[in-house]
Amino acid sequence: MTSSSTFLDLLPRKRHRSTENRLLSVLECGVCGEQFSLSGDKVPRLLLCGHSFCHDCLTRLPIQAGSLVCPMDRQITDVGSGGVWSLKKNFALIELMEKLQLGGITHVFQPSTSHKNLDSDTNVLVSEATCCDEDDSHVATLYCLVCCTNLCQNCSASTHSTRTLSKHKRIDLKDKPSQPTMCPLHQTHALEFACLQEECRFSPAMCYLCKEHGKHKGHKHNLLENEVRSTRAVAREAAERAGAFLSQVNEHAAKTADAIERVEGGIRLFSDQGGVVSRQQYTGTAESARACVREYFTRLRETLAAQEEVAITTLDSHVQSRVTALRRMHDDATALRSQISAALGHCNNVLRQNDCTVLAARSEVEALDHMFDQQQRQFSEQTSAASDALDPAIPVTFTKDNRIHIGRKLEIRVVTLGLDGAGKTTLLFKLKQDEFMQPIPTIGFNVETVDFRNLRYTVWDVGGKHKLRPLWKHYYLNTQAVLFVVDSCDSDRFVEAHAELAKLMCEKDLRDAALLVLANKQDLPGAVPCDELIARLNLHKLCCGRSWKALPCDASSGAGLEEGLLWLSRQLVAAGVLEVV
Ligand SMILES: Nc1nc2c(ncn2[C@@H]2O[C@H](COP(=O)(O)OP(=O)(O)OP(=O)(O)O)[C@@H](O)[C@H]2O)c(=O)[nH]1
Ligand SMILES: [Mg+2]
Repeated sequence: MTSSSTFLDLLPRKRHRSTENRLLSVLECGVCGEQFSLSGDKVPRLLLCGHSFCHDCLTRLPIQAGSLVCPMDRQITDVGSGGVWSLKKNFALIELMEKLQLGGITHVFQPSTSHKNLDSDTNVLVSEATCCDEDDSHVATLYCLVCCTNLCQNCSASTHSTRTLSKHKRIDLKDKPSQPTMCPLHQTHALEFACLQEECRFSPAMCYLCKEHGKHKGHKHNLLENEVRSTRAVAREAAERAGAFLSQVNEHAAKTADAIERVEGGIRLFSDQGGVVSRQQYTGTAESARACVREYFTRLRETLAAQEEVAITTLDSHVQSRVTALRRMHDDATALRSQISAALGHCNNVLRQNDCTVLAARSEVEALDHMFDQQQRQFSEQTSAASDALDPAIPVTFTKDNRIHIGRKLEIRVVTLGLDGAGKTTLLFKLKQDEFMQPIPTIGFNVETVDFRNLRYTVWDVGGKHKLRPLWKHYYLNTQAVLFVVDSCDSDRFVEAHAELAKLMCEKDLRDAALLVLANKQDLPGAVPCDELIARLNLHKLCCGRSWKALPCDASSGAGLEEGLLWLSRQLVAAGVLEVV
C-alpha cells in the first residue's frame, strides 16, 4: 500500500456507500478520526471496556492513579506504571487491516444480509445489492439474457407475461455473464484472445483483428477466458497460501509477545466472578533467574565465610603454638643467662682472691668450665634447630577447595600407576635426581619427595606387574593426584591400559583426585602421538567430569615433566605462597 492510499482504497469501488462508512468508522480512531495503522503512533490499543483508540490519542488522555478513563463510556482501565504501552494492541483489528491490505477480505465481509453478492472468481465483494431495472426500490435477483435487464421476481413475472416474452431465458443474477471488454484499437471487437509471446506479456489481451492482422499476427495464443481462469486459479491459490502464512506469522507474533511478557513479567488485570477487576503482579522468568543467581552467590558467600573462619582459626592456633614455643625458648634463655651470669661472677671472684684461695677453688672452677662447655654445646644445637622458629615469616598457601596451609611447602600426595614397563620408576628418578636410569622392575613401591615451586610432592611409585595391581588400592586414600603412565610405543597394550584406567576412574577414594596421563617414551621411534593416544584410550569419555590432562613426555630428556607438575599445581593450589613477614 502506498502512503497516500488507505485500506478503504483497497476495497472494490462498486461497494455500497453505507458499508464503506461502517467500515471506515471501524478502522478509524474514535478520538482523532484518523485511520489506524499496523504499527507506530496510530496502532489501535484496547481498553478494558472493549473500545480501541490509537496509541497517540491514548497517550494524550490523563492518567490518574494509574488508570485511564474511556472517552466513550467513561469506564476505567488500569494501566499501571507501564502507561499506555502496557495496553494490549487490538490484534483483531490489526489482522483485519492486514487482510484488507492483502486483498483476502472474503471472510471479513461474509454477508450478514441477504442482498450481499460475491463474485466467486474474483473472491471479492462485487456489489451489495443490484436494483431491479423496473423498480429502483426492488432488489434484482434475475437477469434476462434477451432483454439484458436485472429483475426482481415480481417484475420478471409482470414484464414477461406475454407469450413471446415468457420465452426469454432468465438466469440467476449471480450467473449473469460479465460484459466483454472491447479492443482499444478495434472498438467493435471484443478482447477474446490472450497472446502467449514473451514480448507481449505486459499487454496480452487481443481481439480477432489484432490476432489475425494486427501486431499479434502469427503469435502463439489462447482463449482469453481460459487464460483468465487459470490466472485466477493461481491468484486464488496464492491468496490462500498468503492467508495461511499470515495466520502462521500472526500466531508466531502472538507467541513472541507472550514470551516477552513471560520473560519480563509485569502486572495483569484479573476479573473475579463478580466482575471486579484487580491488578496482580506476576514474576517473569528473568526475575526468577536473577533470584537463582543471587541465591547461588549468597550460598557461596556463606560457604566462603565459613571457610574463612576455619582458616583464621587454623592460623590463630598456629600463631598461638608458635608464640608459646618462642616464649618457652625466651624463658629458657633468660634462665640460662642468669645461671651463666652467676657462674661468671663466681669466676671473677676467684680471680680476685690470693693464691691459696684460688688453688682451693680449683676443682670448683674446673667443674664450672666443664659445665660451660656442655651448656654451650647444647645451646648451639638448640639455636640451630630453632633457627626456623625464629623466622617471623608466616607463609600461607590455599588449596583449590580453600583449605589453608601454613609453611613454606604445601604437601601433595601423588600416586604413579600404569602397566609394568611403562616407565614409572624411570620418571620418578628423573624427577628426583634429573637422571635417566635403567631401573629394575618394581616389586612393592618406591617413594620420593619432589619439590616444585611452593609444593612438596610425595610421589608413590607402585609396581605395575599384573599380580601387583591388586595392591594399588592401598595407595588411594588421601591421594590428591594420579599420574597414569602409558608406554606410547607399546600400542598392543593400549586396551589393557584403558581397562586399568577405567577401573581407577571408578574408585571412590580417587573421585576427587586430579588425573595426569603421561604418554611416555616419546623419544623412541614409533611412539604414538599424545593426541592419538587420547583417542585410542577414549580419554574424553573415560575421564569426563573430572580434572584431567594428557601430556606427551619422555623420561630420557625429562620433556613434558615440568609442564605436568605445573598443571598439577594449578589443579591443586588456588594461589601461590602468600608470605607475611
Ligand atoms: N627411551 C626411553 N626409555 C624409557 C623411558 N621411560 C622408561 N624407559 C625404559 O623403560 C623400561 C621400564 O621402565 P620402568 O621405569 O622400570 O617401568 P615401570 O613402569 O616402573 O615398570 P614396573 O616397575 O614394572 O611397573 C626401562 O628400561 C626404562 O629405561 C623413556 O621415556 N624413554
Ligand atoms: Mg617401576
